[in-house]
Amino acid sequence: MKKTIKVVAAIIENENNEILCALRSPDMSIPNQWEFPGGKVEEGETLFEAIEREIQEELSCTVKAVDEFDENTHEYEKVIVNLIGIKCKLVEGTPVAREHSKLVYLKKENLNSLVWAPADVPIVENLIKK
Ligand SMILES: Nc1nc2c([nH]c(=O)n2[C@H]2C[C@H](O)[C@@H](COP(=O)(O)OP(=O)(O)OP(=O)(O)O)O2)c(=O)[nH]1
Repeated sequence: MKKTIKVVAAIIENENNEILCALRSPDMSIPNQWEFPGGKVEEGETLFEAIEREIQEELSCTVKAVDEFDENTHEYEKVIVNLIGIKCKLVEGTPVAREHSKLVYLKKENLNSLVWAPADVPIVENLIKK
């Protein structure tokens, strides 16, 4: 049976109302597709603790989790991902792409111009609508 993993993803908006988008690198799973930075929730962690830890590790900056925005479950070839998008506020530092190929801030109406990881698509659609 396929494993289901719980993954948290940060929706970080800057002062120009743009959203931070991250390009998965060629050597990550789901390579060369865009996502919200984040990762797997570890045992014993809350969703908010997990996203704050992942962003520190991945982007070398500090965010505060504010609100659970939306979630979506997607069945990939090898794994089922339960993705939870969490609105976060940048409180210290500037995001640095330590693992991703690229980071960009995009206006909500332009988010559709990227090729998103399949699990993200409904969450992105929802963000564009709101
Ligand atoms: N962080 C993140 N992961 C996502 C998103 N959408 C999506 O399908 N995923 C998938 C990719 C991975 O299979 C999993 C996240 O795990 P992870 O980011 O901790 O990845 P990892 O390095 O531990 O896993 P892997 O690349 O070694 O397989 O969720 C998203 O928006 N953000």
